[in-house]
Amino acid sequence: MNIVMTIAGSDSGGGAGIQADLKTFQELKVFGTSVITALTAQNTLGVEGIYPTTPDFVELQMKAVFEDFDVKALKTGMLFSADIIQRIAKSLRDQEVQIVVDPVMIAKGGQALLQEDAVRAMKKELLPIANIVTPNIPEAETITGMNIHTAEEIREAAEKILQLGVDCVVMKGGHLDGPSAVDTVFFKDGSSFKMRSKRINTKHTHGTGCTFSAAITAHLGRGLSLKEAIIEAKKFVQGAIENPLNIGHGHGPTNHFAHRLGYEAEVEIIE
Ligand SMILES: Nc1ncnc2c1ncn2[C@@H]1O[C@H](COP(=O)(O)OP(=O)(O)O)[C@@H](O)[C@H]1O
Ligand SMILES: Cc1ncc(COP(=O)(O)O)c(N)n1
Repeated sequence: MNIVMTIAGSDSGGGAGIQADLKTFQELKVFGTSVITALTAQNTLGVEGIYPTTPDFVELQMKAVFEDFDVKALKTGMLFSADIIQRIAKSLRDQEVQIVVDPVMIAKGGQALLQEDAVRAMKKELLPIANIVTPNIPEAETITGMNIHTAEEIREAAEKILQLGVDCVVMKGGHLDGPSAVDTVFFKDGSSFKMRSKRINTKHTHGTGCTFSAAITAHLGRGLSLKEAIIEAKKFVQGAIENPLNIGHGHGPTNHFAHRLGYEAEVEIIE
């Protein structure tokens, strides 16, 4: 059994964070372990409160899992503070594990899930040891200090992020306009490719980023290459968005069961 880990915040509403990650891991047939950085009181309408864990307790959770399990790949999501990020980076120093960083900053309802001074720690401590980072456009703007609107600006921002030491940047296009949802993937060797899928006109996109990065992690844990894992993850999240559950009164969760029911989403790869 391939074992993976999520280091993230809990979403009591079940659509994002640790809960979305573990559901994705289960659907993709890997064994999921979890390290919780913060509890959120949250539903599809927004975040009502945040109760962070201490850096010591984050470290202890990681130690407990690493002592007992051979974790092949892990993802990080909501990390909340610079102190927690520093402790995670320290705990990962001696581990042989593939690392996916989803640089979660702001919930869809507008609440901050990462303190402002933590972005520096993410750039300095975490991205240099990561294999893949998956920013949406606003996150890429915060990391690089750029305004990003055009394809050329997406490429420039990705190059800046690659310079921080990560092997691969997935610039997610969920926040752009147009009939397609296009994510562009850049590698440190200079190669890149685009993944294009139909943009679904829906408000039910709570947890799309969490689900996407968890699916990449699951596929890395199963032994796929970075590129294959990213493409398979895009198909998984597309299927989960195309088959909404229509639950909750706000931005509802995506549907992880679509994959179990054999739904095959279409994703075009443009080299
Ligand atoms: N309305 C949509 N239709 C199809 N794909 C989408 C839609 N919104 C987001 N995606 C896809 O979901 C994934 C997560 O992207 P995004 O929503 O930008 O992340 P985040 O949740 O971090 O803001 C990406 O692969 C993106 O292209
Ligand atoms: C605990 C937690 N983690 C992450 C997100 C971001 O969700 P999204 O994937 O929709 O950007 C969230 N709302 N809550």
